[in-house]
Amino acid sequence: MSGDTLSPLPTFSRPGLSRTTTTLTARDVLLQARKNTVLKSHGRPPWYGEDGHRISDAFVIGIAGGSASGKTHVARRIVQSLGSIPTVVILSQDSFYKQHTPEEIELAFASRYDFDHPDAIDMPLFASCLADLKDCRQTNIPIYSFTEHQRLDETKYLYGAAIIIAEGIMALHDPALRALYDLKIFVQCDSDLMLARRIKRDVTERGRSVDGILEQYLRYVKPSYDHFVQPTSRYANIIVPGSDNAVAIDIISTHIRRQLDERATQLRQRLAGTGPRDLVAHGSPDLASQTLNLTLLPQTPQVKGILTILRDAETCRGDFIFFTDRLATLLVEKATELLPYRPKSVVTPIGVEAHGKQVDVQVRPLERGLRRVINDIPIGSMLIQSEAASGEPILLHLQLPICIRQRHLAQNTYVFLVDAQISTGAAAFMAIRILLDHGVPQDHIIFVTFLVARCGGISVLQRAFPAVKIVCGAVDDHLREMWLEGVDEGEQPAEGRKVWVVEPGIGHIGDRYYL
Ligand SMILES: Nc1ncnc2c1ncn2[C@@H]1O[C@H](COP(=O)(O)OP(=O)(O)O)[C@@H](O)[C@H]1O
Ligand SMILES: Nc1ccn([C@@H]2O[C@H](COP(=O)(O)O)[C@@H](O)[C@H]2O)c(=O)n1
Repeated sequence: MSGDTLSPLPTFSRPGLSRTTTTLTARDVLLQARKNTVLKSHGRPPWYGEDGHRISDAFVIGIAGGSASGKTHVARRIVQSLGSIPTVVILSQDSFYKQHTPEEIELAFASRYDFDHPDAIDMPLFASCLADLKDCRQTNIPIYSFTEHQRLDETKYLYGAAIIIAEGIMALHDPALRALYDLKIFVQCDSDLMLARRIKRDVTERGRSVDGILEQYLRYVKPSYDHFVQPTSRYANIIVPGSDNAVAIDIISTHIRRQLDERATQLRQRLAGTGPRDLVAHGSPDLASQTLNLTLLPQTPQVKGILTILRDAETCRGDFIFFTDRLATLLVEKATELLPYRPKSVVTPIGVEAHGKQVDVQVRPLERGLRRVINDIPIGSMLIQSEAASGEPILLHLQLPICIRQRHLAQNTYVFLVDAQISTGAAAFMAIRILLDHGVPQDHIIFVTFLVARCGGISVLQRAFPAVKIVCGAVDDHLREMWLEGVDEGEQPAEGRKVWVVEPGIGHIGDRYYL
């Protein structure tokens, strides 16, 4: 296998721009990330503590009210007014209409099917998808078509929301759903206004006729509202008017913001401060001997030679790329040694049986470059950056292979998680947590990285996730806290922030490789 064909491991080593990803190819992604050094993020801050366990659920809001009362409108306005606060998902009860039979669909087209009875909705599925999201697990929700009156074959993958807004006429009806909400809202709207809005909307957006709308309304919608929907307003914490509701939305957003502030973890600060104390306590300078699952690439003269070239600030870009690729190949090869192998016998061209080994896994690595070492493997990417104000790692982008998204993981599925370096360990921590949230077992995760900081968050990382294996090219002694000058989107100097860099380190590997 030739070293120069392998792409580098993820390479954003820019202080405070910790990036765990697998795509890494696009120079413009890097440029964009540089531009956004001061990040005003909509991403997800940590939802777990130093022990790796979840410490905060997503904040869940339930919004009920009559059809066309303005539930979606209220939900969207809340999202807007939260501004730069983390990811918010709006989950509509409509997604959970049950599968209809052809006869039911025929009735629906004749406005003779009751979509307004609680039994029309798959409440257990609604509650279980919401519970997964609240517990920070991934979920796949059905997609519903109002024009076809049917649930479609595709589903929508959702993961990583810090705030979830569940809205629907029956959102407060089911006790299992109500138990999941942190805040319950009922949108109270005049019936005439709701009917007028519904006619307008259903004609323009749902392809309905006025006659059909009125028939359905009188037969099902209005009676259901009186019987099932309106009575659930008694469960609400807040009643929001169906129009002129800007003040109510403002009050709700302030409440949510305060709740999120109380849940902030300060994880990076704590990880950066834990390493040195731990190492003193262990009393050994040898990180690999302290951490059961850390494999340091044998420091052969060849490896030392490559590292020296990479550390040298004078190394030209061409050499940097060439030797980064070589080191990446060696690391991936080393990592594949950690996979289970089983005996395999083959017959040679001269008819003799030879006994050997065969890798006994499905490998699901997260790095494009790995494909050149192990072909035919699905690849995903994660973008985890430090938030400007807090320095906290923020999940900004997640693109996982379908087998992970859908939790279709065979027992022998392994995931290679790759990043340029582990300094405070905060980004690595989040990346591992994400895989665990998708059901990947700890001992099936192999983290491959060029560089680990001895005094960084590595020991916390290993304590939280002891079965995760780490393969690295070098262990550096120090983690230096330094002040990074910010640059905002208009390239103007902006407020700076503290970051941690590995010393002696390799510098900003991404910049040196791509720019
Ligand atoms: N506060 C409001 N002011 C003006 N129009 C509104 C307001 N709330 C909702 N609408 C309009 O009413 C219609 C139905 O609102 P929507 O939020 O979709 O209702 P629901 O989700 O309760 O069925 C939409 O066309 C929307 O633009
Ligand atoms: N195939 C369907 C399914 C549902 N409806 C109506 O939608 C209403 C709920 O959605 P809102 O956005 O208005 O809350 C409900 O009243 C059903 O009558 C439909 O018309 N066709």
